[in-house]
Amino acid sequence: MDSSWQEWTAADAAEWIVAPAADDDKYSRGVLGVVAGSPEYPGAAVLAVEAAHRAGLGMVRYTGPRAVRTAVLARRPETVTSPGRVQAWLVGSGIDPGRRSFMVLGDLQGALASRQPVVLDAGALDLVGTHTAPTVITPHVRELAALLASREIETSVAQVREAPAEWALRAAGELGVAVLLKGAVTHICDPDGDRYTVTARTHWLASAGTGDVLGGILGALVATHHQRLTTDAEALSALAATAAWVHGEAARRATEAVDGGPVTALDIASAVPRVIGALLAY
Ligand SMILES: NC(=O)C1=CN([C@@H]2O[C@H](COP(=O)(O)OP(=O)(O)OC[C@H]3O[C@@H](n4cnc5c(N)ncnc54)[C@H](O)[C@@H]3O)[C@@H](O)[C@H]2O)[C@@H](O)CC1
Ligand SMILES: Nc1ncnc2c1ncn2[C@@H]1O[C@H](COP(=O)(O)OP(=O)(O)O)[C@@H](O)[C@H]1O
Repeated sequence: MDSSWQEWTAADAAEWIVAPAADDDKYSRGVLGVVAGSPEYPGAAVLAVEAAHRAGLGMVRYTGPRAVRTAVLARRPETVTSPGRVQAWLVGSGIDPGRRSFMVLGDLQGALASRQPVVLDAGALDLVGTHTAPTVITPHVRELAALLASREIETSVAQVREAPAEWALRAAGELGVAVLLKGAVTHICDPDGDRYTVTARTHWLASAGTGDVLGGILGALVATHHQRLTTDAEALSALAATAAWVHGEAARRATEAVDGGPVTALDIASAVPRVIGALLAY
């Protein structure tokens, strides 16, 4: 396997975007289960669910506290909140690992036990390794440093910030999962040796909630490729790189629309459909 890192391009991303066909229905297109948000961070669930819908999938099933559910439905009434089958999970965004209730922990463990592919974010990162389903983790540098330290791998935030490529690889190797390490340059790698970078097109991305939007985009892509992932778990890293590319391009378009001015997480989510459209026409 090539030992260097490959910068993901529009052409690469275009290969992982699918449009619905005449014989599709909402279930065949992919159902994403989302366990996210908390009384502390309700907005993260809203942002992740919003982004998942914007990235194009069959259905989002949301599980979370009543108040968060209400906020999610106020923004996206398309979301289904009754339990049922899903083909992929996004779990952990907007959850504080130190304040998880038994009910939330049960929801997270139920998702992980379902053997469907999982995007593990924020407050569920500590659960990596407790299940065998194809998994991609989406930490930023502080989260990755904390996760590795919790597994008795000696490191620090400064060290991960200094050498993100090395620590992303180390995490993929030690934890046995695909890793998407967020930053101005996002590093994506997996235990099979795939190594991709996505360089952000705008630093306006560095604002609260943009990571939750990325999680939603990635969750949607994983759900729409659920069939392929049953036989090709390696596809997770390509899907993660595609999500980061779509996210970065949406941010670029969002800032361009305001003459280079600031963008918010919701602005980025709103720009996602045009990015998907452009990739389909690529
Ligand atoms: N609208 C929302 O609901 C949002 C929810 N978020 C959620 O918030 C949770 C925590 O994510 P973070 O990325 O903040 O976790 P971090 O691990 O970066 O930070 C954890 C805590 O450390 C403190 N901290 C770290 N660096 C700091 C600095 N330079 N200045 C001041 N305080 C600092 C903050 O108090 C923060 O709560 C996640 O569950 C995430 O999904 C964030 O995504 C932001 C938006
Ligand atoms: N300086 C930067 N320039 C460009 N993009 C950045 C920069 N810092 C962070 N990002 C991107 O912004 C997003 C922030 O995600 P995250 O740290 O999870 O924030 P939050 O938890 O607030 O959602 C990631 O996609 C990351 O790659």
